[in-house]
Amino acid sequence: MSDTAAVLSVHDLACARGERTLFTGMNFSLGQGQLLLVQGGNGRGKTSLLRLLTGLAHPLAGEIRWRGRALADGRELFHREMAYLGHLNGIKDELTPVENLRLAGDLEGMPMDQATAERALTDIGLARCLDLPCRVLSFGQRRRVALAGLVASGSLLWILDEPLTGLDVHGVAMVEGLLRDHVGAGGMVVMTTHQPLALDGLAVVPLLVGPALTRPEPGNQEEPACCAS
Ligand SMILES: Nc1ncnc2c1ncn2[C@@H]1O[C@H](COP(=O)(O)OP(=O)(O)OP(=O)(O)O)[C@@H](O)[C@H]1O
Repeated sequence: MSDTAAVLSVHDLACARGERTLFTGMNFSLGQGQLLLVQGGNGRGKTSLLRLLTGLAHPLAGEIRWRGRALADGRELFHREMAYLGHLNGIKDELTPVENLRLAGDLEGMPMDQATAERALTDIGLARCLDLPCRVLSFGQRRRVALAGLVASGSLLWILDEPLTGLDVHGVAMVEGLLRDHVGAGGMVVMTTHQPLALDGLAVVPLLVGPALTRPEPGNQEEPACCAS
């Protein structure tokens, strides 16, 4: 299924961190069944953009709209339909994977029973870790717990910051499968990754983040941000 009517749209967005303006004049829109692939070198502002889209940070200028409504005015609806996986996995060390998923469900107002949580974790390759505290899991296993939570959330929009970090080849293939299933079923994804990902067949919208948005300078786009003018 693919319905490309804009659900998420960004209008003349500008972002600053500290004293530095990372980008200005950013515009894009995303509809159901589409994946926005945010690209750019280290320090260009990809994570900063994702934080703006989640509402965790505020833009220097411009507006983000969800279903035609400014994010600032419709935060509640947006948060019900969006799930974010950042650099930190957002899981609680002292709880087991099952407890983590169930707690997240409770916090989102969508309680999850034990069997559903166990199934989600088993599907993602964690059958042998269900009852261990997350603090003893490896980095990649913790990442899988967070991914299971994302899938179980049932959110329309997934915002993923480097979701492949720490995953082995099977984990990468698994994420590719999750993206295919989600986007193929009309879901939406905004994601960054420095690792190659097989996304053929999916409606991918590329977005290059950086000063090139406002000052096209061929050859300068992939320099490290700390060296950029
Ligand atoms: N809290 C902060 N205060 C000041 N500057 C910050 C802050 N957080 C990030 N920055 C700066 O903002 C710039 C963009 O950071 P960001 O994490 O968005 O980049 P990125 O494109 O995601 O990079 P990477 O590919 O390395 O993850 C960097 O130069 C970074 O040092």
